[in-house]
Amino acid sequence: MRREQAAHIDELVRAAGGAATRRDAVIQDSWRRCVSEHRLDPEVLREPCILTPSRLREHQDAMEEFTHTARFGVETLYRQVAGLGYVLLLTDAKGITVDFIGDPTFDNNLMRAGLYLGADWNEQHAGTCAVGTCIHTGEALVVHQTDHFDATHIPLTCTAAPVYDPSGALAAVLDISALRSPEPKESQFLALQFVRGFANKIETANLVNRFRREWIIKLAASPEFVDVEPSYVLAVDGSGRVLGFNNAARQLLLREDGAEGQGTAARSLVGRRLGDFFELDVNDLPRFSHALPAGQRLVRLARSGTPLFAATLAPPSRPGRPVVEPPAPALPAPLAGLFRDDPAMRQVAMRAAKLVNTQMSLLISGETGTGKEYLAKAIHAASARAARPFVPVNCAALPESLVEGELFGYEAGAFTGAAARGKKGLVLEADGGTLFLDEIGDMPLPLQTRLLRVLAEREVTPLGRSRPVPVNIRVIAASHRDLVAEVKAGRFREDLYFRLSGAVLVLPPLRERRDFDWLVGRLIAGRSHAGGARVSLCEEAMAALKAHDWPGNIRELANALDYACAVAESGMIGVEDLPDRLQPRAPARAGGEAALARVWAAPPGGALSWPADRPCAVPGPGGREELIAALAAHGWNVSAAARDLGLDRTTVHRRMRRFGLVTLRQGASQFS
Ligand SMILES: Nc1ncnc2c1ncn2[C@@H]1O[C@H](COP(=O)(O)OP(=O)(O)OP(=O)(O)O)[C@@H](O)[C@H]1O
Repeated sequence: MRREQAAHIDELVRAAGGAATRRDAVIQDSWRRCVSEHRLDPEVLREPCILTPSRLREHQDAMEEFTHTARFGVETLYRQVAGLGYVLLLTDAKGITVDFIGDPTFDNNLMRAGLYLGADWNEQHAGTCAVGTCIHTGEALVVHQTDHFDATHIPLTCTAAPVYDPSGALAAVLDISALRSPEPKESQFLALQFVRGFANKIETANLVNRFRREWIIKLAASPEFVDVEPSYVLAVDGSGRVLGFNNAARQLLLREDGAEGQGTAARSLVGRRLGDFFELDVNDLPRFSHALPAGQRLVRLARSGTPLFAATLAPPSRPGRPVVEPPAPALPAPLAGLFRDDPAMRQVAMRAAKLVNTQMSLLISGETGTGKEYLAKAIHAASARAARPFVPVNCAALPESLVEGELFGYEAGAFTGAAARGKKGLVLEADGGTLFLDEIGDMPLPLQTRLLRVLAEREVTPLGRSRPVPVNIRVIAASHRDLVAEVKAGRFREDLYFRLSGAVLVLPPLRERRDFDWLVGRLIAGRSHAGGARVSLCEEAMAALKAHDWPGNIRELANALDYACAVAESGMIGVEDLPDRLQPRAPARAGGEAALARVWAAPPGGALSWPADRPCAVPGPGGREELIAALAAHGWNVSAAARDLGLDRTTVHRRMRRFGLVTLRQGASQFS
């Protein structure tokens, strides 16, 4: 144990014994709580407590809408303090870090110090600390170096401010922390003002977002500031009842109500009449629009008569009347065009619609061919970035040696073989638009680190260039792999996973979609048969499509329809026009299939075998089930099966080896 830690523990033990200290009262109170209520032993040095990814996700999901609203404020604050060595944490009301921005170069040190996603900063575990003590007191504060209770935390300086929800309950804590800082605590007082200011802004953004269909009243003591930086903000319904407020407005209303300092009384403010607090009626509100000079928008508090200046935002429809909530917000056309009556797709589209214009990175998961890139394009098309580029990058297809230059660009002559004029790189190509990182799970680890830095700092340093270039991109990543499993296996950086998965959209497999008929109709409408005429599908063919499992999902369906349109002799696709693997099996074959099914369950003497525990490494057409079906349908003739699957023979042989499938002539012959 270091000398400073021993001296710190000494001070804690003396304070616990009742000795006077020169600490601020809030710190002394917290030390007392740590010993007498949380039963923390000052002599024990604790490791930071970091939640598992699945528990963290539960906390993040519960905060999703809030984090989304807060994100701009969080990023702006980080940009202002990053150069001074601070990292930024947003925790929920329990002290769990649900959002984090820091310099990934110092990841290990930050993680060791608990300045990391998923870290639990509740005072009960972590002792006196900015987040935990802020949760306890409900006030902004600085916990500087040896103010911390636990001796492991004494190098840190942490400044936190509470963010309240519109009903006055604690919603989150905003914190900036640094691993090193000057010794005087006063060095952090400006940081305190900063964090407090951004916490207020986030609180107001959350209030206005939550009640955007109601009256919003902004108030300030000065007419010059009421439109730009109001101190008090409240939401009121069309009948003049208070719906919510920011924390400053809550304090103001409590003072007017004579209930100041009674924390729980805040809840009883909701539902009270505007006239209880102000010399104001709901019918007066349209008068306070900013069309009138601010100096003429005077409002008095009802009890004290204190003058304030007001600015009101009317609800979107008929000002002054009670607002009827519309049934559900209309989806932007590109998202509405993805589905018809499928509940899972509706949920994905509704969620995506809320996120189109945020900075939050999105992760789209789903089996191969379910339309991940198609969805990413729809999100881009529905966003304010639609006029800027959508740049898709297939991380699995880029050769490892080229990927860095392709993604981040390089200067002329940066390395042997570099293009004479240098290269901009795909990240910068996407500036102002959307970068779509497909198969992100296949990105090599060193590149994951570079990508993480681009996402955290929103700037790129092309190879051979010393200065970073700022970049404004929306990142959407996709993977058909289970990224959480990849993280656990150490193949994918956990912090990158968290940064990419601001929101996760999961696409349903085609076999589960309830709008299958519509999708077939839509795909057919975009195709014509060989003679150029429009095509349709007979009932039997539709039944055959429905009977199929579609491991390759929409891509496989689109390919099957391409084939059918090409071979159909008239404008009507019959069942015989479908690829062989979709043909309903003839009765004689059905017996063969039953026999095959029995063999699958218990391979006879090695005629056919594939270990049940061997994962299907290649999904989609040509995946294990599909391969077996095609081989069986062609009497285990590899060339015919390959033709049917649209693969070459070598690929089929390779996949058979991979799945442990062996054909022996005599084994295959029993199914022909
Ligand atoms: N809603 C849709 N309507 C029409 N076509 C679609 C739809 N969704 C996907 N498709 C088509 O299905 C095919 C596969 O889509 P996409 O490439 O987006 O899938 P993916 O999930 O990204 O595939 P992979 O996992 O292999 O990268 C494409 O040809 C696309 O045009």
